[in-house]
Amino acid sequence: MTKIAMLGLGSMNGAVLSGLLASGVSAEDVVGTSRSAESAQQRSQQYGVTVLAEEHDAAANTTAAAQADVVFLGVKPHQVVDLCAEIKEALRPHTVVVSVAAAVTIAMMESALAERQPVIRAMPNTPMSVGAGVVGLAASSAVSPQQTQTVAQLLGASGSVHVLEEEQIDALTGVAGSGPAYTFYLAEHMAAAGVEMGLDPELAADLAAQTVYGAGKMLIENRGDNDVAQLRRNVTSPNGTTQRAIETFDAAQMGATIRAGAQASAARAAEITAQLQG
Ligand SMILES: NC(=O)C1=CN([C@@H]2O[C@H](COP(=O)(O)OP(=O)(O)OC[C@H]3O[C@@H](n4cnc5c(N)ncnc54)[C@H](OP(=O)(O)O)[C@@H]3O)[C@@H](O)[C@H]2O)C=CC1
Ligand SMILES: O=C(O)[C@@H]1CCC=N1
Repeated sequence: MTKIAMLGLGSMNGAVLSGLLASGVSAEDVVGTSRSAESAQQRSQQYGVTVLAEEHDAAANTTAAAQADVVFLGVKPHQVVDLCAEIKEALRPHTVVVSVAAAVTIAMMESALAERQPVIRAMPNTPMSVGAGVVGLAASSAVSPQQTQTVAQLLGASGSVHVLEEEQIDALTGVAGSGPAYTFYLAEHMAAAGVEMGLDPELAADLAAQTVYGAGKMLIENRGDNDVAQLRRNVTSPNGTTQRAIETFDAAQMGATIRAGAQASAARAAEITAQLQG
């Protein structure tokens, strides 16, 4: 069985772990770490895995990493290189280091790890936690096809896996890594509109959530026959209610704004990379 370490068990690594456990990975094969003891206890209860807290045990990350075949780094981007340096000596040569951090390049990680340590730069999204995620992977030259397949298989149980050139990861971040937030933002405003029109807040939130879920399900299930624009047109009766809504969105240039937002996310990733490179 593949032994897994999750170093930094917050929103993103937590979502990855939920997916791994749901896909049949045994909790006994996973050790997590967090900074604070409080968070370690909470996450341990939540997932049923051992979680070591750096606050209580300075060797938490190295202990977890030493036992692992795959190490997921789930700390903030500015912490990743230091974490690589911290675990460098504990890693075995075959252990694959998988970072989920935005903006941290393979080269940055390699600079703090042993020569030829296999490194994968991943960009998942939080719907991994419900088995409906997206993850992009870019592998260093030290990663064997078998190791890429192992990581892709681990993550593939929680979403669709796309092996890309590293140069494409920022674009994937702009569309899919940050993407769930755009959809939640849409749902927030749909629900708020319902409340403004007199609906009970709970009902409005349910209507927005179920509508986003149903539309997403149609996008996945009907995409072969209809492109997205056709699915939209199917809702839009000539001179009906939806047409008026879409005209309102177009007048506010919402399409261009959404594209600008996704591009701003990708540009921010590149900006953080430049900042980290000093
Ligand atoms: N959130 C998202 O949707 C996505 C996030 N990412 C990437 O995931 C990474 C983590 O983000 P996110 O999960 O949102 O952040 P969180 O703040 O939710 O999680 C960070 C985790 O790191 C832990 N931590 C901090 N310092 C250490 C340390 N020295 N050793 C071990 N653990 C430590 C924290 O512990 P404690 O709780 O005790 O402070 C916490 O569990 C980022 O690099 C981000 O770019 C990528 C794709 C999507
Ligand atoms: O907002 C962020 O920086 C992270 C990366 C992608 C999603 N969340």
